[in-house]
Amino acid sequence: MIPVLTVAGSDSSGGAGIQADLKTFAALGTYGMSCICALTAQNTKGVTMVVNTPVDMVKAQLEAVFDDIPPRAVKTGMLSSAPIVETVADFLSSHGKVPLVVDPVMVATSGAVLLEEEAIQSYKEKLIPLSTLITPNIPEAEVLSGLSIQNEEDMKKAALALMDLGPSAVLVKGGHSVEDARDILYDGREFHVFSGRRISTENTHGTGCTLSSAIAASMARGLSLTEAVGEAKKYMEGAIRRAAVDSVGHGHGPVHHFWFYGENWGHME
Ligand SMILES: Nc1ncnc2c1ncn2[C@@H]1O[C@H](COP(=O)(O)OP(=O)(O)OP(=O)(O)O)[C@@H](O)[C@H]1O
Ligand SMILES: Cc1ncc(CO)c(N)n1
Repeated sequence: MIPVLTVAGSDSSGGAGIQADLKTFAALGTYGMSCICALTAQNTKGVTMVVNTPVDMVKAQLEAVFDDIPPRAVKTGMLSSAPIVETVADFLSSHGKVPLVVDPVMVATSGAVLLEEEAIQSYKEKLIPLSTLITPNIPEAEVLSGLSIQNEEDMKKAALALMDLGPSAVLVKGGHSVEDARDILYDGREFHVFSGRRISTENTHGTGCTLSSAIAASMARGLSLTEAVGEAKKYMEGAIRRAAVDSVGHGHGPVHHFWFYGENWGHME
């Protein structure tokens, strides 16, 4: 088995957060584990309540996992508060070098705020410098870099600026762009553009969580960073395409997870 860990928040409706991450890990043939940093009462229409996990419990979950089943890759999602970001960063910095994908989740697709303002500084100072890859969407890249992003050139400038925070690579996701869903990867040496046709659908709940989990799972399986992003983008596209024609809920429906059999996509039914 190939163990992979998500450190993130729970989404009661199962479309984003820990639940999306575990579905993605399973679909990509890895063994998913979780450290739950916050509980959200949430559905496709919005978030009605958030409770943060006590930091001692965050640490205890990480210790329990690493003590028994060291993950081959870790991803972080909703970390909610500065003390949680710092607890996770302190723990990971003292537990060797494992590929770390940091998805700096700030706001849900529905518009709910998922990160306290003070935590942004903790991301910049403590967690991002440890990361193999950060995966901000356009608004997150703007907040972290302080730059305004209007087009692909701006996405590249923001990616370079974010490299100054110390990650090994940056993926600026284009899901929020008005153009095609093109994601820009800067791998520390050069840019790679991952193009995707924009799929016309409101059902994009969980896209960011799914993409970062798919990258972590692919890296755990031994793919290089650029290969992992390519595979994740392919998985993502299938998951959104299916969600466009097969949805649940009354708001932004969740992406639809697939099983991956080598080159063939199969629908889970
Ligand atoms: N309508 C769409 N059609 C095709 N690809 C999309 C669409 N929306 C998002 N994507 C892709 O999904 C991935 C996630 O991107 P996005 O920018 O939406 O992340 P996010 O905002 O962090 O997600 P979330 O809404 O879950 O927080 C990217 O690869 C992006 O290009
Ligand atoms: C728990 C959780 N994590 C991440 C997101 C981002 O979409 C969400 N909506 N909920």
